[in-house]
Amino acid sequence: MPLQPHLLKESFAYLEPVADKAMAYLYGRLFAAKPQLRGMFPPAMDVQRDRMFQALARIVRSADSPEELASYLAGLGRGHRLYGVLPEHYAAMGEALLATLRRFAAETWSPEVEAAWTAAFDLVAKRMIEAADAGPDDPPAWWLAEVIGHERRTRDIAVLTLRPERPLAFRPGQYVNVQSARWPRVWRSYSIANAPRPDNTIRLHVRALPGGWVSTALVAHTRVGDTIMLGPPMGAMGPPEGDRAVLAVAGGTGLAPLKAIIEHLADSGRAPEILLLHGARTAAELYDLADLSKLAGRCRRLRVVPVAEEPGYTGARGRLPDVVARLDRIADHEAFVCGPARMVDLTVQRLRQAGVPPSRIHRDVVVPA
Ligand SMILES: NC(=O)C1=CN([C@@H]2O[C@H](COP(=O)(O)OP(=O)(O)OC[C@H]3O[C@@H](n4cnc5c(N)ncnc54)[C@H](O)[C@@H]3O)[C@@H](O)[C@H]2O)C=CC1
Repeated sequence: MPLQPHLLKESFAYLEPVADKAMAYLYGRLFAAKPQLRGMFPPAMDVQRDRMFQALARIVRSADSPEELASYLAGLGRGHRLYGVLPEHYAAMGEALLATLRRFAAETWSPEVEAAWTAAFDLVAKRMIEAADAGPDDPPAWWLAEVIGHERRTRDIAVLTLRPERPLAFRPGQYVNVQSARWPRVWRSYSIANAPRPDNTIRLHVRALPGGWVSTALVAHTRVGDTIMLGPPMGAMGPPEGDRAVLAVAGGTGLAPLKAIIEHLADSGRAPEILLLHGARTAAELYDLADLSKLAGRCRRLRVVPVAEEPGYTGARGRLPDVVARLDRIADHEAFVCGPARMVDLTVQRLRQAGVPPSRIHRDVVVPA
């Protein structure tokens, strides 16, 4: 049976205003039916509920775009190897999902809608199971990595250098899921902040967030010599193909994937003109200026402009979207934007107003895992 995008969208819309409640119900049903699955999840389920909802929303949104859906599900399926998900677990999740939809979309529920969701879930499960069925050439489900560098750049921001035990192939711009030994089964996504290196090491830029389990563990409680776990590289953002000038707009630790892309361009020997704006609240939070100026020394076509909001700051002052709005002649650029969600949204709006077409604006879309 082909997917019925309009039925899926219409019924899923009933869950949107009560997303957290609906996902709490879904996991409640799942664990009531299969208590043994509870051990696969972290003790606190708030992030998991949000990720589940975002994944469902993404699937429903892509239901009328088969190619996009297939590529998203393949990534999601491979990513789930990290958590030890087995084909037999999908049926229980399917039942919990159907029970949740039946309850929260009761107003619009009908045998037709039920059939549409049953068929959709079967397809999702089939695609994810196929993708997780590792062939001999597939990358491993996870890597152990030794922390070989830990630089505390500010009170809250650290730059970690990791040496994975096995080669970890990735494209500049991708991210990995990370688990610290301090919090088993809690995974958080971090962009890789460098282009692939001959010695296979990778760098992460981490800001400790208030209440952030993994981020605080990585910034404040991780030392050189510790071991952490990494999932497979994910994400579709990557270096530009052509030779258009590049505008990279990075907010805070959103610098990481953009730096990886810029390093790659610099190393390729065919770097286009690159303008990198790195924004922070205060000048003291511009945690990577020394490294960025080394990179600019290596790549003459790179210009780095630090931006800070702080009153009295003598460089480019203000919020990043406002600074972008003041740039001249950027309509021809290939633009990359990464940072806090609101900053990214506003910057994308400014870029559109400056004439940059949507196809040339690249923003990171982190796949929930
Ligand atoms: N691959 C990805 O998608 C990555 C995403 N990130 C995200 O980047 C963010 C970095 O956060 P922080 O370092 O705490 O950044 P921050 O709060 O220090 O802000 C960085 C910059 O964004 C601007 N900004 C912040 N909020 C704004 C708003 N509401 N309107 C306009 N401009 C605003 C600030 O002026 C500053 O220039 C996190 O949300 C993180 O999840 C970080 C790394 C990778």
